[in-house]
Amino acid sequence: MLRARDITVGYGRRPVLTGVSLEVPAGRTVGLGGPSGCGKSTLARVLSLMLRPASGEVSIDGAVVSRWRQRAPRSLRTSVALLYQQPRTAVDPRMTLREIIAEPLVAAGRPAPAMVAALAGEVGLTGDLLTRRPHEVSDGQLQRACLARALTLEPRYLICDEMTTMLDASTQAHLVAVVLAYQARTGAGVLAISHDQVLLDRWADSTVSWTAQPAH
Ligand SMILES: Nc1ncnc2c1ncn2[C@@H]1O[C@H](COP(=O)(O)OP(=O)(O)OP(=O)(O)O)[C@@H](O)[C@H]1O
Repeated sequence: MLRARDITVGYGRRPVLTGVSLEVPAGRTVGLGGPSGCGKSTLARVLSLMLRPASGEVSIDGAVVSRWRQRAPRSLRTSVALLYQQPRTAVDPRMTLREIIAEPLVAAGRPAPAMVAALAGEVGLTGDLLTRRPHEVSDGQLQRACLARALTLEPRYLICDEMTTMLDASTQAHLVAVVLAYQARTGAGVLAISHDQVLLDRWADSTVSWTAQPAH
């Protein structure tokens, strides 16, 4: 279970979330909806250990998080992967798609070209695309690479923050299918964040919908 309990967090003095709790059980997909600006991405940053809350507790399979960002133990940091809406802000523009997918494995000191090739195939990237750089591919192709990258270290939880909002219906369906297949294979828990209630109804096992003031 990926669990946020009684989280209060903001940027500077003003809290964006006050006393918010959310649970993502292993093997389940929890949807999170709500209007723009209500703090969904902020919670995603807290749950992926990128943003330290002012108060409250995050735990990953029972391990309470006490350190954040680079200071968090590697095993906890890599248990939760975050996929953003804007793939272009999430990649190094100088890298090829193959290097982008392989990046976490290389950083962990265990490059695995066969795994990179398998994941690239799974997300629908052909060999010629893997040698291109971000400016030479579409947003959908780049997001496919970001999804493959997110899965390389086999996270136990995957947070998809508006993963498919900018993409056409067939790319959206393919990426959601890849996430479902990964979940079926590994038992991972998924937090699917979207404005699109129809998508969440189809994809998630259960959905939480925040209003402008998130429910506590
Ligand atoms: N880095 C930041 N510094 C200061 N304020 C921020 C920062 N990131 C987000 N905010 C503010 O925090 C609030 C919540 O933003 P957040 O991105 O979490 O909302 P959201 O529900 O994910 O919105 P959207 O659906 O548009 O992505 C907004 O008022 C936003 O302006």
